[in-house]
Amino acid sequence: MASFHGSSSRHGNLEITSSLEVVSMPIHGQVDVEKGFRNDGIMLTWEDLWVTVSDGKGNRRAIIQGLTGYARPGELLAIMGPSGCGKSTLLDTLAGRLGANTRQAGDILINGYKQALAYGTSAYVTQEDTLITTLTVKEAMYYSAQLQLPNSMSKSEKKERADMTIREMGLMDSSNTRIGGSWGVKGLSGGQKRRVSICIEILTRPKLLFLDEPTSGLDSAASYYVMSRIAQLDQREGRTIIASIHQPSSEVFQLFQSLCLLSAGRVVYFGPAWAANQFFASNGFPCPTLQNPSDHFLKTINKDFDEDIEQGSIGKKTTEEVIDILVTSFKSSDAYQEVRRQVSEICKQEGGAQEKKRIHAGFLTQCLVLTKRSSVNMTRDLGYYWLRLVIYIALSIGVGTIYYNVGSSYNSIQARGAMLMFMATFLTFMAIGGFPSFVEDMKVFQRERLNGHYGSTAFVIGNTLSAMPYLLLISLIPGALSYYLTGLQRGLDHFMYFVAVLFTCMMLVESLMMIVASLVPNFLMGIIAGSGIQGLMILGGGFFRLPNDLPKPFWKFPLHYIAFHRFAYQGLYKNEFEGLSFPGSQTGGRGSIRGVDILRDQWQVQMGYSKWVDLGVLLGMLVFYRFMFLCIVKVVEKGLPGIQKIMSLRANQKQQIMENPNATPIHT
Ligand SMILES: Nc1ncnc2c1ncn2[C@@H]1O[C@H](COP(=O)(O)OP(=O)(O)OP(=O)(O)O)[C@@H](O)[C@H]1O
Repeated sequence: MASFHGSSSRHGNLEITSSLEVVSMPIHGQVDVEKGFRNDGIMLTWEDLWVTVSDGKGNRRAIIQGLTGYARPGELLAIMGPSGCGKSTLLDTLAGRLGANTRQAGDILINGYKQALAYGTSAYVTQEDTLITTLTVKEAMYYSAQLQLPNSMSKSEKKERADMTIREMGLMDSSNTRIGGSWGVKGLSGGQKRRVSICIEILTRPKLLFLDEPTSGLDSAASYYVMSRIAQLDQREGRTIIASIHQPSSEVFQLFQSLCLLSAGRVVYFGPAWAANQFFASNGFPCPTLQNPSDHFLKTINKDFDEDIEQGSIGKKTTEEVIDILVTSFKSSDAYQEVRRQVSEICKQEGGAQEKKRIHAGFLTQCLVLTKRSSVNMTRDLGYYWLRLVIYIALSIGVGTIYYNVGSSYNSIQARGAMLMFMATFLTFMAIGGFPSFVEDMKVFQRERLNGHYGSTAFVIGNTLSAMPYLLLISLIPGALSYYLTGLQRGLDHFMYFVAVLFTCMMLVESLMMIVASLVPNFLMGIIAGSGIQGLMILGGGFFRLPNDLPKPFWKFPLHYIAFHRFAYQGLYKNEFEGLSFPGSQTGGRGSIRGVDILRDQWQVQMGYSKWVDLGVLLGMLVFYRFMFLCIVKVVEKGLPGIQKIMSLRANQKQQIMENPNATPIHT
C-alpha cells in the first residue's frame, strides 16, 4: 500500500513535488468525505523555474528557462507553443514527474507552500493513452471508480459517478465498446481513447488537473465539447486546470482564462487569454482579420520552418528576431509585473496546518478489484495465457509421443531424466511469451500509481492472485498429458507433486519477468534480459554439467544454489526415481540398480533431504521473487525521485555558488 508521508517547507530554494510521494496538504477548509474531495481549491505558483537535461557530453541544455506563473481555482490555464517548446516538460515539472536525466531549479508552491500533492488532489492525463484494451469503456470506468473512490461511497454511487462522467465526455454510445487496439481489434478511435483517459482521471473530481494535449486526435467539434465540459467543471467546482494544447479553434481558445505561450522554453506571453492579441498587436504583430488568434500566435513564434515575418511598418524579421522581441517585450511589460505580483500575493496567503489525508478505496477493496480486473483482462487477452496453453498442449503431446510409455529399461533412466528436465526448463521458459502483456500491465500500473489510484502492494497481490488459476490450468493439462503419455511413476501423489513443481516454476518465471518488466519496460530488451538470466540459471542448474563438475567461481557458487532449476530438477528426479529400480546394464546383466543410487552416485543429487524440501525451497523462492518485485516497484517509484531531488539540489547549489561565490548554500 502507498505510504503517505512527506514534508513541506515554505519558500525554500528547490522542491520536487511528486504525486508519488502522496503527502500532506495545508489547504484550509472542510473535507467532503462523502464525495472524496475537498471543497477548497488549489493555487499553484512557480517562480524562476529552470529545467535542464544532459546532452550526454557533460553539458546541460536548458529546456525550461526561468518561467514564472500561476494557476488559480476555477480557471483554465492553457499552455501553448510550437512542438518541442517545452509544454509537456512544464506540465511534468509542475506535477513532479520529471524524468531521471533532468534537473530542476526554482520554486513550485501549492497554496504558497512547498509540498507534494496529496492523494486525490491532482490528476494528470498524459499524452499517451495507457488503457486496458480488453475492457469496455464502462468496465474501465467502473473498475476505476471502485479503485479510486472511497469506501464511504456505495457501489451504486460509484457506478453513478462513472456513468455521469461517461456522459460528460460524450461516450454514452461507445460505453459498451471494448477499448481495443490489440490483436487487430480496432475498438475505440484515438479521440475516444483520449476521452476515456480524461474520464478516468476526472472521476475523483481532483482539485488540480493536468492535461497534456487533451484534444489531440479529436475533430474540431469534439475538441470544443471536451474542452467546454472540462471548462464547465472547473468553474462549477473550483478546479484548477492546466492544459497543454496544440492548435485550439477560436471557440476553444475563448474557453481559456489564462494563456502561457512558450517558445524554446522561454515565456513569450503569460496572462489573460483575451489580452494576448493586444500584446502581439502592440509589438507589431497584429492578428490578421478573420484569422484564428491561436494560429497567428503559433505561426509567429514557430522557428522550426524559419521564414521572414512582416512586422508593421518596420519591415521583415526572422522568426528568431521576432521571438526575441516578444520575450524581451513581455519581460518589461505590465503583464509580467502583474504575474509577479499575483505570485507573491498567493505566496503571502497563510496556509493552515499540514495534515495527512487519504480518502480512497480501502486496501482490501483495491486488492479485490485489481484481482478481478486483471482476471478479466487475462481471460480476454489471447496472448496472456490462452496462446501459451495451446503451445504447451502441443509441446506436451510432443513430449508424450517422443517418450511414449518409457517403461523401466536401463535406457529409460536417461529418458526419464531428460523428459523431466525439459518439462521443468523449456516449458517454464515459455512464460517469456507473456512478456508483451506484462509490459502493458506495468504501463497501466505506472500511470495509475503516479496518479495515486492505488498502492504497489495491492497491485502485486492482484497480479499474483489473478495469474494463479491460469498457471494452474497450464500446469495441469499439459502436465497430465506429458506425465501419463510418458508413463512416469504411478500414483496420484507423484503426479500432483509433478504438477506442483511445474506450477511453482511457472510462477517463478512469471515473477522474474515481472521484475524485468518493471526495470526494463522496453519489450525487446526485456525479452533479451529475461531469457539471458534464465539461460544462465539453466546452465548452472546441474543438468548440462553435473554439480561437482561445475566451475566453482560463479557457476557453482553462487549460481547453482540460487538457480531455481536446481531445486526443480532435484525435486522432480526424487519424485520419479525414489521407489523405482532399473536393470544394472543395457543388456540386463549386473543385477538391478535402485533409483536413489542413480540419483546420489551418478547425477550427484543432494539426497540428504526429501523432495518436499526442494518444493519448499521453490515456494520460498517464489515468495522472495514476488517480494523482490514489490521492492523494485517501490524503489523505482520512491528511490529515483529521491536521487533526482538530491542531484537537482546539488545542481542548484552549484549554480548559486557560481553566481555568487560568497553566498552560503541553502539547505532544504
Ligand atoms: N528527459 C529529456 N531528456 C532530453 N531531452 C528532453 C527530455 N524531456 C524533454 N526534452 C526535450 O525538451 C524539448 C521540449 O520537449 P517537450 O516534450 O516538453 O515539448 P512539447 O512542447 O510538449 O512538444 P510536443 O508539443 O511536440 O509534445 C524537446 O526538444 C525534447 O526533446
